[in-house]
Amino acid sequence: MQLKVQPLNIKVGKYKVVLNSVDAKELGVNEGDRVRVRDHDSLTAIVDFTEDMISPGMVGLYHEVQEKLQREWTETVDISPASIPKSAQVIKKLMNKQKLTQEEIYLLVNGIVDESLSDIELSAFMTASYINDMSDDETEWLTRAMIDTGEKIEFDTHPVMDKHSIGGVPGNKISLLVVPIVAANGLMIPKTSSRAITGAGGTSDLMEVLAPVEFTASEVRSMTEKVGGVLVWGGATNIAPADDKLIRIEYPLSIDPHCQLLASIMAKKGSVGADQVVIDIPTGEGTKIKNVQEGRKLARDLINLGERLGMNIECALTYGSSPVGRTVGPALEVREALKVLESMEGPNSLIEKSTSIAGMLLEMGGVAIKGQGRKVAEDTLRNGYALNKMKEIIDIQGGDSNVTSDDINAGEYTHKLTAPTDGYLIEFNNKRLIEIARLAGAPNDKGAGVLIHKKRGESVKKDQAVLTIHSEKEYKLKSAVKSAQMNSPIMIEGMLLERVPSYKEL
Ligand SMILES: O=P(O)(O)OC[C@H]1O[C@H](OP(=O)(O)O)[C@H](O)[C@@H]1O
Ligand SMILES: Nc1ccnc(=O)[nH]1
Repeated sequence: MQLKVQPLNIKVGKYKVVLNSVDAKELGVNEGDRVRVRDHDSLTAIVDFTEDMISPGMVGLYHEVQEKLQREWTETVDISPASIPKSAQVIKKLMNKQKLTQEEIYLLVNGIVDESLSDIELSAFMTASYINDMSDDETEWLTRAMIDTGEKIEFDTHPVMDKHSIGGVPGNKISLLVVPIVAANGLMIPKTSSRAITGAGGTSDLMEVLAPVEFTASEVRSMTEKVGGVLVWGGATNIAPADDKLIRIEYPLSIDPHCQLLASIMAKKGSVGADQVVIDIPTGEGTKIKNVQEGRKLARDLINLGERLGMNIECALTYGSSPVGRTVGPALEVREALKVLESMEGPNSLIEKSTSIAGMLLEMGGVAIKGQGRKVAEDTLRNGYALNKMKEIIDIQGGDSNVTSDDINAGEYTHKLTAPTDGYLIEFNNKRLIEIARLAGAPNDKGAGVLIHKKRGESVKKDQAVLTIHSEKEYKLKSAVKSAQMNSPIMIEGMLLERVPSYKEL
């Protein structure tokens, strides 16, 4: 069917076209089906429907389609129904609990990278992975396919160190300390991170407060060779490009299926040619890993996958039931991390965790003797070498290296949550804290987040502030406060947990 083109100059991140429902009916396609769009060139696009935005006889071409076809809008294009791609059929297989072959997994990952799968199909892939985990072989193929469909960095010198957290604990800003500590000791650490997945600020969201985080793979390589370390967003590079497209689906579902987590982390590490990697596994109530047994199992899976890919992995099971440090949300977390770099002033949980993990890397990289890594890491913080290295990293990434913790401003709209009674703080619900920070605007509004005055086990007096919510926008603060009041993240010892009414009252 020949249809007149109406350009829609909107980027939707996919090949998509809009049809009037009359033409769609005539073509026999429904919303989410695919059509072949033929001009001088041709491509397969996903169909959106409309009753009134596009008139009968016309087809709306979103930016990506126009760009691929490189056409002028006065012309017509030929539209015909197309079958679903093989990659979508692979997702069906996974949904049906059937094992996938290596070839099928490569087909699927290619489909993710070239944008031929719809968000509905990607979300089915994510849900199927959540319910039916992949085998070790399938997970290895998924990881390899994610590495092979992107650019790889090969450094001339080794070892290449790396660090990653599986996430899940609020306030986990430790990469901002670990990377400069490791680099200040002469090791290379090209750290790529994702943005927030289940949290209120991933390392890339945090680093972006200080400097740009979007670089090409060759820039990552040359910056690392110059200063020893970087803190960049994996999604901006062409390193494992499938990863960020999947994280985009995970974020609204707030899930991180086991096989996806393994592949997402290990593909990023494999693509930068890491030799020695420490993976932080926050463990405990309200995290991705409920208990130590589960944590050990995940650690074995990560170590095993690392071995298959030629990387030496060590894992650190870390305490995750309570936030790391006293801040959640980009600007607040950066301020806290910079303060530790500047003066070693800051919460124990943050300093201990950062120096322990940096220490493991220093030992694995051969610059600290066994058992001394943590001490060397602490010295690197104390003598200011880590701060200087962080300034070099900020500078090479194009930020202002004169920045100090006092320059970092949290959102100006604030609300204090106070203790309803005297007692000890016994409950800090990680998930509720993240939800409140997200409602306040984190991670996109850098100043949004939660400042924690009192942590688990600390005593509080009635009406004393326990948390301060920060937001950049008044209306976002309001919705965060409303949510916190309806379902408080705070529980004080002795408080009534819940009143369950009798049938008479229902
Ligand atoms: O949002 P949730 O799921 O908590 O965690 C995601 C964060 O965990 C990892 O941290 P790092 O890059 O190793 O510091 C990721 O890269 C990302 O920054
Ligand atoms: N799934 C993931 C968890 C944590 N970090 C990642 O990069 N990916």
